[in-house]
Amino acid sequence: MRSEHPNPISAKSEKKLAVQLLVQAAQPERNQVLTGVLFLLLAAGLEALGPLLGKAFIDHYLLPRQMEWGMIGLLLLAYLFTGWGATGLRYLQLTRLAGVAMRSVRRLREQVYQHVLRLPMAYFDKAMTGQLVSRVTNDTEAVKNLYVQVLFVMLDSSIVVLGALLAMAWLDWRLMLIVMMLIPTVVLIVWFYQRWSAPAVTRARQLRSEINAQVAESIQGMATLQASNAERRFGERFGHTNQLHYQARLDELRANSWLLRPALDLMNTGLLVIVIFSFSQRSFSGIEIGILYAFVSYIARVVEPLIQITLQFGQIQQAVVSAARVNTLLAETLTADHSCQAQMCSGRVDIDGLQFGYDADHPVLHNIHLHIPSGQFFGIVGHTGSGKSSLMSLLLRFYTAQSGSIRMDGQDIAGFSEADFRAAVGLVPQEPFLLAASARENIAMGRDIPEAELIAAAKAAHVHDFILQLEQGYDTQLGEGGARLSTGQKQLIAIARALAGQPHILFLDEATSHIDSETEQIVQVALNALRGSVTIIAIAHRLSTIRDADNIVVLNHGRISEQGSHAALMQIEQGIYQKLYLLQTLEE
Ligand SMILES: Nc1ncnc2c1ncn2[C@@H]1O[C@H](COP(=O)(O)OP(=O)(O)OP(=O)(O)O)[C@@H](O)[C@H]1O
Repeated sequence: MRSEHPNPISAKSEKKLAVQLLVQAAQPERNQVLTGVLFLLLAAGLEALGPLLGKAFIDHYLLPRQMEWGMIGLLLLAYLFTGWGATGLRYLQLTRLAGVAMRSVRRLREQVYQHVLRLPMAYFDKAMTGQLVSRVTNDTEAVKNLYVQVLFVMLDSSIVVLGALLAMAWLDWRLMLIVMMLIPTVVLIVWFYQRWSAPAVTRARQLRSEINAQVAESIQGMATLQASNAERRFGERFGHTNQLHYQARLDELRANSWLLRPALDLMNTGLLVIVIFSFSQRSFSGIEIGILYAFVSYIARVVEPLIQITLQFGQIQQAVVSAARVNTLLAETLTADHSCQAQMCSGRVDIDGLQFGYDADHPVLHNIHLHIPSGQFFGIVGHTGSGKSSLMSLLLRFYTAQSGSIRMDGQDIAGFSEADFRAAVGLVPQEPFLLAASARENIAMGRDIPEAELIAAAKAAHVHDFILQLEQGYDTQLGEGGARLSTGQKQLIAIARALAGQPHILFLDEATSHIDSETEQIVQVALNALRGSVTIIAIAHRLSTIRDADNIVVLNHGRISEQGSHAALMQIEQGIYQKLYLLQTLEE
């Protein structure tokens, strides 16, 4: 299993990487960020004006009972417009910054997905699918939270607190210092709250993943689940997890309502008492009632942002970890895209002195020499674990051999660009991989293939008539994983897909092992028709598939032990091929 952090990253560099990631992703929209922050500053400034206007009204008009209605009206209007102005600016700021966050995450997610698509196959030997999916979805989402929290909540709250403190300092710096006591008190209260609620929060999160996993598992294994009459047991297990999740969420809420809110109320009241007490002291006798009003208003405005700032710290830590994971994934070396000029035009394959092991100390292929003229049909057979798939993976450039060479049309396979190489080879895997899309899309696989060529490929794979019988022909949706088709039909679509790219070399990796004899014969006819124009290299457990091959290569413990036509191999007394063939004939 691949560990989460192959090279443990220190907390400091984790933060640095996370910030780098954020800055890079938002870089194309620097102006939007600056405009958003400017709107935020203006909105906070306007909000800070409100209590000052209230103070002016109390001090100049209410207390001296000088009801100058014109001026009072103006003050009221100013109060209303500063409020509206702040709301309008906040809306503009939100659309700017939220837009930046959403688009940055969209870019980041695309970048991560594109990166995963171009990782070498060797990476996927060790990577866990679930973890990779999580990198592309959950972790990038967590990075978005980092934006939302850093850019919005933290910045917004800090500016509001700063604005209020400045306004208070301007009114009376001594009272402002008293209010400053709020900061450590709120931090302390929130810290206690988080310590108390953290286990419930973690539990709720784990249980949510557990719920997701249970749903995914049941859907994947629905046939087995229903066949073993396990609906009730699965239902009960799900109900239990769901109940635990509900409990954890309740505990989280309890911590909020029993600790956080009462403690903050207590602190607010205490602070008011201190302010009012100070107000009644001689040294503060110069303070006007208006200042007291303004202070009380500011205190109310400062507490909530302070809570928000402190609450974010815990969340930011998680988002930073996610960002670091995304970074680690993005740092994985991609399959080298050789910017080479080599072109394949016939499909000849020459393998010389090939030696390969997934781990260099344990070779699974030894000194392979093989020469496949273009347009020929080669079969590869051998016992389980003899190295057939490994050889094919090397031919497909999924891995690189430790020594020896593979040449196609006389050129080293490393000499083709990725696009040219993939266009020149086609693969029909053992398990046909079908998209939840139409038959047409499944054959084209995103390539720009003219209709006539697509249909020609379907005809060559003997699947055209079957597709026409579907209710919407080529536009019929095949369901998830091609659920509407039989394995044989899926395999024929996979063959059509490989042929639609007009490959020079076609690889078949046990493409006939799961299909019935009738469909196998169709595949054989299709392959025979390709002879001479396409080089075919087919691994087959079912020997009837490759019986007619020009040459059959028998692998044994990673070495070529026999080679020749079916007839020639059958002549080798006690040969591996002969034994395998006779065994299969007996079984049938
Ligand atoms: N991804 C991998 N990582 C490490 N070792 C592997 C990997 N794939 C295969 N091997 C090992 O390489 C050896 C050859 O395996 P390979 O899959 O090439 O055999 P095969 O002939 O295709 O077998 P089968 O007929 O069962 O598919 C085996 O010992 C196997 O355990």
